[in-house]
Amino acid sequence: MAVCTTVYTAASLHSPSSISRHRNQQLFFFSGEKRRLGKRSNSLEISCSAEFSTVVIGLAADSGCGKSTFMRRLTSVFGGAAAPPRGGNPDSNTLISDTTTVICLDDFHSLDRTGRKEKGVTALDPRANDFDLMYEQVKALKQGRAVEKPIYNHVSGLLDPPELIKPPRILVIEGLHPMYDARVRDLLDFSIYLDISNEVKFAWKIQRDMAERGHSLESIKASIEARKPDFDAYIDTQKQYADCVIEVLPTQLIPDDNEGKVLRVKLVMKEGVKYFDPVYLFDEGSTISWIPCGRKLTCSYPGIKFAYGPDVYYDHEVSVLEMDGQFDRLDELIYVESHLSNLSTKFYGEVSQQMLKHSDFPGSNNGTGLFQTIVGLKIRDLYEHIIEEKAAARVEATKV
Ligand SMILES: Nc1ncnc2c1ncn2[C@@H]1O[C@H](COP(=O)(O)OP(=O)(O)OP(=O)(O)O)[C@@H](O)[C@H]1O
Ligand SMILES: O=C(CO)[C@H](O)[C@H](O)COP(=O)(O)O
Repeated sequence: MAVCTTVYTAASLHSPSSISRHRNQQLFFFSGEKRRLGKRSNSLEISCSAEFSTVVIGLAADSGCGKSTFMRRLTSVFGGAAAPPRGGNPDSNTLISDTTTVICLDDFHSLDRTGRKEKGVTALDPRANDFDLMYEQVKALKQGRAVEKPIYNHVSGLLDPPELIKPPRILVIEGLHPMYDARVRDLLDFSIYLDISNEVKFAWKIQRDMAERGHSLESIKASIEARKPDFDAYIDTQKQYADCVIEVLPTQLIPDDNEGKVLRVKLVMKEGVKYFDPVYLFDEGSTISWIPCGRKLTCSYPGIKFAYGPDVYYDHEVSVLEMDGQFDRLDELIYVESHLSNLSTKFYGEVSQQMLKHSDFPGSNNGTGLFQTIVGLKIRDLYEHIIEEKAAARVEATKV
Protein backbone atom coordinates (compact mmCIF):
# COMPACT_ATOMS: atom_id res chain seq x y z
CA MET A 1 0.00 0.00 0.00
CA ALA A 2 1.40 3.38 -0.90
CA VAL A 3 0.06 6.41 0.82
CA CYS A 4 0.85 10.03 0.08
CA THR A 5 1.07 11.85 3.30
CA THR A 6 1.30 15.58 2.99
CA VAL A 7 -0.41 17.01 6.01
CA TYR A 8 -2.97 19.71 5.35
CA THR A 9 -3.53 21.88 8.34
CA ALA A 10 -6.31 24.37 8.80
CA ALA A 11 -3.62 27.05 8.86
CA SER A 12 -1.80 25.83 5.77
CA LEU A 13 -4.87 26.35 3.66
CA HIS A 14 -5.49 29.85 4.83
CA SER A 15 -2.09 31.45 4.95
CA PRO A 16 0.35 31.32 2.03
CA SER A 17 3.32 31.60 4.38
CA SER A 18 2.31 28.52 6.30
CA ILE A 19 2.00 26.55 3.06
CA SER A 20 5.76 26.54 2.70
CA ARG A 21 6.13 25.51 6.33
CA HIS A 22 3.89 22.50 5.94
CA ARG A 23 4.65 21.62 2.35
CA ASN A 24 7.16 18.93 3.04
CA GLN A 25 5.71 17.36 6.13
CA GLN A 26 5.48 13.69 5.41
CA LEU A 27 4.40 11.67 8.35
CA PHE A 28 3.84 8.19 6.97
CA PHE A 29 5.24 6.52 3.93
CA PHE A 30 4.52 2.92 3.22
CA SER A 31 6.07 0.96 0.38
CA GLY A 32 5.03 1.63 -3.19
CA GLU A 33 5.11 4.56 -5.50
CA LYS A 34 6.93 7.58 -4.15
CA ARG A 35 6.62 11.01 -5.60
CA ARG A 36 8.95 13.66 -4.37
CA LEU A 37 7.58 17.02 -3.58
CA GLY A 38 9.74 19.65 -5.16
CA LYS A 39 10.99 22.18 -2.62
CA ARG A 40 9.68 25.00 -4.73
CA SER A 41 6.35 23.38 -5.48
CA ASN A 42 3.63 26.01 -5.48
CA SER A 43 0.90 23.67 -4.48
CA LEU A 44 0.10 21.17 -1.82
CA GLU A 45 -1.42 18.94 -4.50
CA ILE A 46 0.50 15.75 -5.03
CA SER A 47 -0.49 12.77 -7.04
CA CYS A 48 -0.91 9.64 -4.98
CA SER A 49 -0.64 5.97 -5.71
CA ALA A 50 -3.82 4.38 -6.96
CA GLU A 51 -3.04 1.46 -4.66
CA PHE A 52 -4.70 3.21 -1.78
CA SER A 53 -8.33 4.07 -1.91
CA THR A 54 -10.56 5.51 0.72
CA VAL A 55 -14.26 5.10 0.02
CA VAL A 56 -16.14 8.21 1.12
CA ILE A 57 -19.71 8.09 2.45
CA GLY A 58 -21.78 11.19 3.25
CA LEU A 59 -24.49 11.16 5.92
CA ALA A 60 -26.62 14.29 6.20
CA ALA A 61 -29.15 15.12 8.88
CA ASP A 62 -30.13 17.81 11.32
CA SER A 63 -28.81 17.63 14.85
CA GLY A 64 -30.53 15.02 17.05
CA CYS A 65 -31.88 13.03 14.10
CA GLY A 66 -30.15 9.72 14.73
CA LYS A 67 -26.78 10.09 12.96
CA SER A 68 -24.81 8.66 15.89
CA THR A 69 -27.17 5.71 16.17
CA PHE A 70 -26.87 5.05 12.45
CA MET A 71 -23.07 5.26 12.69
CA ARG A 72 -23.03 2.70 15.49
CA ARG A 73 -25.07 0.32 13.32
CA LEU A 74 -22.81 0.91 10.31
CA THR A 75 -19.58 0.40 12.22
CA SER A 76 -20.95 -2.82 13.69
CA VAL A 77 -21.58 -4.24 10.19
CA PHE A 78 -17.83 -3.96 9.56
CA GLY A 79 -17.01 -5.45 12.97
CA GLY A 80 -15.05 -3.90 15.82
CA ALA A 81 -15.95 -1.02 18.05
CA ALA A 82 -15.51 2.66 17.20
CA ALA A 83 -13.72 4.97 19.64
CA PRO A 84 -12.34 8.54 19.67
CA PRO A 85 -8.67 8.93 18.61
CA ARG A 86 -6.48 7.40 21.33
CA GLY A 87 -4.75 9.90 23.59
CA GLY A 88 -6.36 12.81 21.79
CA ASN A 89 -8.73 15.60 22.74
CA PRO A 90 -11.43 14.11 25.02
CA ASP A 91 -13.98 16.32 23.26
CA SER A 92 -13.05 15.04 19.79
CA ASN A 93 -16.06 14.32 17.57
CA THR A 94 -14.19 11.66 15.57
CA LEU A 95 -14.84 7.92 15.86
CA ILE A 96 -12.29 5.44 14.60
CA SER A 97 -12.64 1.67 14.12
CA ASP A 98 -10.56 -0.87 12.19
CA THR A 99 -12.27 -0.09 8.89
CA THR A 100 -14.10 3.18 9.33
CA THR A 101 -13.33 6.70 10.45
CA VAL A 102 -16.35 8.90 11.09
CA ILE A 103 -15.68 12.62 11.10
CA CYS A 104 -18.27 15.15 12.15
CA LEU A 105 -18.60 18.12 9.84
CA ASP A 106 -19.26 20.43 12.79
CA ASP A 107 -15.45 20.44 12.94
CA PHE A 108 -15.51 22.67 9.87
CA HIS A 109 -17.45 25.44 11.60
CA SER A 110 -15.43 28.55 10.79
CA LEU A 111 -17.19 30.56 13.49
CA ASP A 112 -17.27 29.44 17.09
CA ARG A 113 -20.35 29.88 19.28
CA THR A 114 -19.50 33.47 20.19
CA GLY A 115 -18.59 34.32 16.60
CA ARG A 116 -21.94 33.04 15.39
CA LYS A 117 -23.76 35.01 18.04
CA GLU A 118 -21.89 38.20 17.13
CA LYS A 119 -22.58 37.77 13.42
CA GLY A 120 -26.18 36.64 13.99
CA VAL A 121 -25.83 33.40 12.02
CA THR A 122 -26.67 29.81 12.95
CA ALA A 123 -24.35 26.80 12.53
CA LEU A 124 -26.52 25.72 9.62
CA ASP A 125 -25.65 28.85 7.66
CA PRO A 126 -22.91 28.18 5.07
CA ARG A 127 -21.21 31.41 6.21
CA ALA A 128 -20.46 29.71 9.54
CA ASN A 129 -18.63 26.84 7.81
CA ASP A 130 -15.36 26.49 5.91
CA PHE A 131 -16.22 24.52 2.77
CA ASP A 132 -12.82 25.14 1.14
CA LEU A 133 -11.09 23.37 4.01
CA MET A 134 -13.75 20.62 4.11
CA TYR A 135 -13.16 19.97 0.41
CA GLU A 136 -9.36 20.02 0.66
CA GLN A 137 -9.30 17.66 3.63
CA VAL A 138 -11.87 15.15 2.35
CA LYS A 139 -10.04 15.13 -1.00
CA ALA A 140 -6.68 14.59 0.71
CA LEU A 141 -8.04 11.68 2.77
CA LYS A 142 -9.66 10.13 -0.29
CA GLN A 143 -6.31 10.27 -2.04
CA GLY A 144 -4.55 8.66 0.90
CA ARG A 145 -3.08 11.68 2.64
CA ALA A 146 -3.34 12.40 6.36
CA VAL A 147 -4.79 15.72 7.48
CA GLU A 148 -4.74 17.91 10.55
CA LYS A 149 -8.47 18.47 10.97
CA PRO A 150 -9.82 21.19 13.25
CA ILE A 151 -12.07 20.25 16.17
CA TYR A 152 -15.25 22.09 17.11
CA ASN A 153 -15.70 21.61 20.83
CA HIS A 154 -19.40 21.19 21.61
CA VAL A 155 -18.74 21.56 25.32
CA SER A 156 -16.93 24.91 25.21
CA GLY A 157 -18.31 26.16 21.89
CA LEU A 158 -14.72 26.93 20.79
CA LEU A 159 -12.48 25.73 17.97
CA ASP A 160 -9.83 23.48 19.55
CA PRO A 161 -6.34 22.68 18.15
CA PRO A 162 -6.52 20.24 15.22
CA GLU A 163 -6.23 16.45 15.41
CA LEU A 164 -4.41 14.14 13.01
CA ILE A 165 -6.66 12.01 10.81
CA LYS A 166 -5.07 9.22 8.80
CA PRO A 167 -6.74 7.94 5.64
CA PRO A 168 -9.07 5.05 6.55
CA ARG A 169 -10.59 2.38 4.31
CA ILE A 170 -14.00 3.98 4.71
CA LEU A 171 -14.39 7.63 5.60
CA VAL A 172 -17.84 8.73 6.73
CA ILE A 173 -18.48 12.44 6.79
CA GLU A 174 -21.57 13.09 8.87
CA GLY A 175 -23.29 16.28 9.77
CA LEU A 176 -25.25 19.20 8.48
CA HIS A 177 -23.62 19.77 5.08
CA PRO A 178 -21.99 16.73 3.43
CA MET A 179 -23.80 17.40 0.15
CA TYR A 180 -24.06 21.18 0.23
CA ASP A 181 -20.84 22.06 -1.59
CA ALA A 182 -20.67 20.57 -5.10
CA ARG A 183 -16.93 19.86 -4.76
CA VAL A 184 -17.42 17.84 -1.58
CA ARG A 185 -20.49 16.16 -3.05
CA ASP A 186 -18.47 14.96 -6.03
CA LEU A 187 -16.04 13.20 -3.69
CA LEU A 188 -18.78 11.02 -2.21
CA ASP A 189 -19.03 7.40 -3.32
CA PHE A 190 -22.41 7.11 -1.65
CA SER A 191 -24.72 9.49 0.18
CA ILE A 192 -27.53 9.16 2.68
CA TYR A 193 -29.99 11.73 4.00
CA LEU A 194 -31.91 11.11 7.25
CA ASP A 195 -35.18 12.96 6.74
CA ILE A 196 -36.97 13.23 10.05
CA SER A 197 -40.37 14.96 9.90
CA ASN A 198 -40.89 17.93 12.20
CA GLU A 199 -43.31 16.08 14.49
CA VAL A 200 -40.90 13.18 15.03
CA LYS A 201 -37.85 15.45 15.35
CA PHE A 202 -39.63 17.34 18.08
CA ALA A 203 -40.51 14.15 19.98
CA TRP A 204 -36.90 12.86 19.79
CA LYS A 205 -35.39 16.19 20.79
CA ILE A 206 -37.66 16.47 23.80
CA GLN A 207 -36.82 12.94 24.85
CA ARG A 208 -33.06 13.55 24.65
CA ASP A 209 -32.59 17.22 25.49
CA MET A 210 -35.00 17.23 28.43
CA ALA A 211 -33.92 13.90 29.91
CA GLU A 212 -30.20 13.97 29.17
CA ARG A 213 -29.26 17.62 28.77
CA GLY A 214 -31.63 19.33 31.21
CA HIS A 215 -33.22 21.71 28.66
CA SER A 216 -36.76 23.00 29.22
CA LEU A 217 -39.64 22.24 26.84
CA GLU A 218 -39.85 25.93 25.94
CA SER A 219 -36.15 26.22 25.11
CA ILE A 220 -36.32 23.10 22.90
CA LYS A 221 -39.31 24.52 21.02
CA ALA A 222 -37.53 27.86 20.63
CA SER A 223 -34.33 26.23 19.34
CA ILE A 224 -36.22 24.15 16.74
CA GLU A 225 -38.15 27.23 15.57
CA ALA A 226 -34.99 29.36 15.39
CA ARG A 227 -33.22 26.76 13.24
CA LYS A 228 -36.12 26.12 10.88
CA PRO A 229 -35.53 28.84 8.22
CA ASP A 230 -31.86 27.88 7.81
CA PHE A 231 -32.70 24.20 8.00
CA ASP A 232 -35.16 24.60 5.12
CA ALA A 233 -32.73 26.74 3.11
CA TYR A 234 -29.46 24.83 3.54
CA ILE A 235 -29.98 21.35 4.98
CA ASP A 236 -33.26 19.99 3.66
CA THR A 237 -32.33 20.89 0.07
CA GLN A 238 -29.48 18.36 0.14
CA LYS A 239 -31.84 15.39 0.06
CA GLN A 240 -32.27 15.79 -3.70
CA TYR A 241 -28.63 14.66 -4.10
CA ALA A 242 -28.78 11.64 -1.79
CA ASP A 243 -28.47 8.12 -3.21
CA CYS A 244 -30.67 6.94 -0.42
CA VAL A 245 -33.07 8.74 1.95
CA ILE A 246 -34.55 7.37 5.17
CA GLU A 247 -37.73 9.32 5.76
CA VAL A 248 -39.33 9.12 9.22
CA LEU A 249 -42.98 10.14 9.52
CA PRO A 250 -45.82 9.76 12.00
CA THR A 251 -47.81 6.54 11.65
CA GLN A 252 -50.86 6.27 9.43
CA LEU A 253 -52.08 3.24 11.34
CA ILE A 254 -53.47 5.28 14.25
CA PRO A 255 -55.88 8.01 13.17
CA ASP A 256 -54.72 11.47 14.37
CA ASP A 257 -51.85 10.01 16.36
CA ASN A 258 -50.01 12.67 18.30
CA GLU A 259 -47.89 10.51 20.55
CA GLY A 260 -45.18 9.99 17.92
CA LYS A 261 -44.17 6.59 19.26
CA VAL A 262 -45.28 4.49 16.30
CA LEU A 263 -43.46 5.47 13.11
CA ARG A 264 -43.91 5.15 9.38
CA VAL A 265 -40.48 4.88 7.76
CA LYS A 266 -39.64 5.03 4.07
CA LEU A 267 -36.43 3.87 2.44
CA VAL A 268 -36.08 5.83 -0.81
CA MET A 269 -33.42 4.24 -3.04
CA LYS A 270 -32.20 5.91 -6.21
CA GLU A 271 -32.11 3.73 -9.31
CA GLY A 272 -28.98 3.55 -11.45
CA VAL A 273 -26.40 4.15 -8.72
CA LYS A 274 -23.25 2.14 -9.38
CA TYR A 275 -22.89 -0.84 -7.02
CA PHE A 276 -26.19 -0.08 -5.31
CA ASP A 277 -29.09 -2.36 -6.22
CA PRO A 278 -32.23 -1.28 -4.41
CA VAL A 279 -33.80 -3.76 -2.00
CA TYR A 280 -37.20 -5.11 -3.02
CA LEU A 281 -40.18 -6.85 -1.49
CA PHE A 282 -41.47 -10.01 -3.22
CA ASP A 283 -41.18 -8.86 -6.85
CA GLU A 284 -38.78 -6.24 -8.21
CA GLY A 285 -40.52 -3.25 -9.80
CA SER A 286 -44.06 -4.24 -8.74
CA THR A 287 -46.26 -2.22 -6.44
CA ILE A 288 -46.96 -4.17 -3.27
CA SER A 289 -48.80 -3.72 0.00
CA TRP A 290 -48.20 -6.35 2.67
CA ILE A 291 -49.52 -6.90 6.16
CA PRO A 292 -47.23 -9.59 7.57
CA CYS A 293 -49.12 -10.00 10.86
CA GLY A 294 -50.64 -13.41 11.45
CA ARG A 295 -49.24 -16.83 12.10
CA LYS A 296 -45.58 -15.99 11.62
CA LEU A 297 -45.31 -12.46 12.98
CA THR A 298 -46.82 -11.35 16.25
CA CYS A 299 -48.29 -7.86 15.99
CA SER A 300 -50.11 -5.98 18.70
CA TYR A 301 -52.14 -2.82 17.99
CA PRO A 302 -51.79 -0.99 15.58
CA GLY A 303 -50.08 -3.75 13.60
CA ILE A 304 -47.48 -3.54 10.84
CA LYS A 305 -47.85 -2.62 7.19
CA PHE A 306 -45.19 -2.80 4.48
CA ALA A 307 -45.36 -1.19 1.05
CA TYR A 308 -43.00 -1.30 -1.90
CA GLY A 309 -42.97 0.18 -5.38
CA PRO A 310 -41.41 2.51 -7.93
CA ASP A 311 -41.71 6.28 -7.59
CA VAL A 312 -40.07 9.55 -8.66
CA TYR A 313 -38.10 11.64 -6.17
CA TYR A 314 -36.73 15.04 -7.26
CA ASP A 315 -36.89 13.92 -10.92
CA HIS A 316 -35.01 10.69 -10.18
CA GLU A 317 -36.44 7.22 -10.55
CA VAL A 318 -36.46 5.52 -7.18
CA SER A 319 -37.69 2.37 -5.45
CA VAL A 320 -39.40 2.92 -2.14
CA LEU A 321 -39.74 0.38 0.66
CA GLU A 322 -41.97 1.42 3.52
CA MET A 323 -42.72 0.08 6.96
CA ASP A 324 -45.41 1.47 9.25
CA GLY A 325 -45.75 0.10 12.79
CA GLN A 326 -43.43 -1.74 15.13
CA PHE A 327 -42.19 -5.24 15.84
CA ASP A 328 -43.30 -7.00 19.01
CA ARG A 329 -40.66 -9.72 18.77
CA LEU A 330 -37.34 -9.17 17.04
CA ASP A 331 -36.70 -12.93 17.00
CA GLU A 332 -39.49 -13.17 14.42
CA LEU A 333 -37.90 -10.59 12.10
CA ILE A 334 -36.43 -13.38 9.96
CA TYR A 335 -39.96 -13.85 8.54
CA VAL A 336 -39.87 -10.30 7.12
CA GLU A 337 -36.22 -10.61 6.06
CA SER A 338 -36.95 -13.77 4.07
CA HIS A 339 -39.39 -11.82 1.87
CA LEU A 340 -36.89 -9.05 1.07
CA SER A 341 -34.33 -9.41 -1.74
CA ASN A 342 -31.09 -7.65 -2.75
CA LEU A 343 -30.18 -7.20 0.92
CA SER A 344 -26.43 -7.72 0.30
CA THR A 345 -26.21 -10.04 3.29
CA LYS A 346 -23.35 -12.53 3.57
CA PHE A 347 -25.58 -15.24 5.08
CA TYR A 348 -29.29 -15.94 5.55
CA GLY A 349 -30.61 -13.96 8.49
CA GLU A 350 -27.81 -11.40 8.75
CA VAL A 351 -30.23 -8.44 8.96
CA SER A 352 -32.11 -10.11 11.82
CA GLN A 353 -28.84 -10.97 13.55
CA GLN A 354 -27.65 -7.34 13.40
CA MET A 355 -31.00 -6.07 14.68
CA LEU A 356 -31.00 -8.53 17.58
CA LYS A 357 -27.40 -7.65 18.43
CA HIS A 358 -28.36 -4.00 18.88
CA SER A 359 -31.88 -4.37 20.20
CA ASP A 360 -31.08 -1.69 22.80
CA PHE A 361 -30.38 1.01 20.15
CA PRO A 362 -33.18 3.54 19.53
CA GLY A 363 -35.46 2.45 16.68
CA SER A 364 -34.66 -1.27 16.86
CA ASN A 365 -38.33 -2.22 16.91
CA ASN A 366 -39.31 -0.23 13.83
CA GLY A 367 -38.36 0.76 10.28
CA THR A 368 -35.62 3.21 11.36
CA GLY A 369 -33.47 0.42 12.81
CA LEU A 370 -34.38 -2.04 10.04
CA PHE A 371 -33.58 0.36 7.21
CA GLN A 372 -30.41 1.73 8.84
CA THR A 373 -29.18 -1.87 9.17
CA ILE A 374 -30.02 -2.61 5.53
CA VAL A 375 -28.21 0.55 4.35
CA GLY A 376 -25.18 -0.49 6.43
CA LEU A 377 -25.08 -3.83 4.59
CA LYS A 378 -25.49 -2.08 1.22
CA ILE A 379 -22.54 0.20 2.07
CA ARG A 380 -20.38 -2.82 2.90
CA ASP A 381 -21.30 -4.33 -0.46
CA LEU A 382 -20.56 -1.07 -2.28
CA TYR A 383 -17.20 -0.82 -0.53
CA GLU A 384 -16.26 -4.38 -1.52
CA HIS A 385 -17.19 -3.72 -5.15
CA ILE A 386 -15.13 -0.53 -5.28
CA ILE A 387 -12.11 -2.29 -3.79
CA GLU A 388 -12.50 -5.15 -6.28
CA GLU A 389 -12.75 -2.69 -9.15
CA LYS A 390 -9.58 -0.89 -8.07
CA ALA A 391 -7.72 -4.19 -7.68
CA ALA A 392 -8.80 -5.27 -11.19
CA ALA A 393 -7.68 -1.90 -12.59
CA ARG A 394 -4.26 -2.37 -10.98
CA VAL A 395 -3.90 -5.83 -12.51
CA GLU A 396 -4.80 -4.35 -15.92
CA ALA A 397 -2.34 -1.52 -15.42
CA THR A 398 0.51 -3.93 -14.65
CA LYS A 399 -0.31 -5.90 -17.84
CA VAL A 400 0.01 -2.70 -19.89
N1 LIG B 1 -34.68 5.55 15.47
C1 LIG B 1 -34.96 6.23 16.56
N2 LIG B 1 -36.10 6.01 17.22
C2 LIG B 1 -36.40 6.71 18.34
N3 LIG B 1 -35.61 7.68 18.85
C3 LIG B 1 -34.47 7.92 18.21
C4 LIG B 1 -34.07 7.22 17.05
N4 LIG B 1 -32.86 7.69 16.62
C5 LIG B 1 -32.54 8.63 17.49
N5 LIG B 1 -33.49 8.78 18.45
C6 LIG B 1 -33.52 9.75 19.53
O1 LIG B 1 -32.82 10.91 19.11
C7 LIG B 1 -31.72 11.16 19.98
C8 LIG B 1 -30.53 11.61 19.13
O2 LIG B 1 -30.00 10.51 18.42
P1 LIG B 1 -28.50 10.55 17.93
O3 LIG B 1 -27.59 10.92 19.06
O4 LIG B 1 -28.24 9.28 17.20
O5 LIG B 1 -28.61 11.78 16.90
P2 LIG B 1 -27.49 12.72 16.26
O6 LIG B 1 -28.03 13.12 14.93
O7 LIG B 1 -26.18 12.03 16.25
O8 LIG B 1 -27.47 13.93 17.24
P3 LIG B 1 -26.39 15.13 17.38
O9 LIG B 1 -25.96 15.54 16.03
O10 LIG B 1 -27.17 16.20 18.07
O11 LIG B 1 -25.30 14.56 18.24
C9 LIG B 1 -31.48 9.86 20.75
O12 LIG B 1 -31.03 10.08 22.05
C10 LIG B 1 -32.84 9.24 20.78
O13 LIG B 1 -33.55 9.76 21.87
O1 LIG C 1 -26.40 21.86 14.62
C1 LIG C 1 -25.43 21.48 15.20
C2 LIG C 1 -24.73 20.31 14.64
O2 LIG C 1 -24.72 19.19 15.46
C3 LIG C 1 -24.91 22.24 16.37
O3 LIG C 1 -25.93 23.02 16.86
C4 LIG C 1 -23.75 23.11 15.92
O4 LIG C 1 -22.62 22.30 15.70
C5 LIG C 1 -23.43 24.19 16.94
O5 LIG C 1 -23.01 23.63 18.11
P1 LIG C 1 -23.47 24.20 19.52
O6 LIG C 1 -24.97 23.97 19.55
O7 LIG C 1 -22.70 23.36 20.49
O8 LIG C 1 -23.11 25.64 19.58
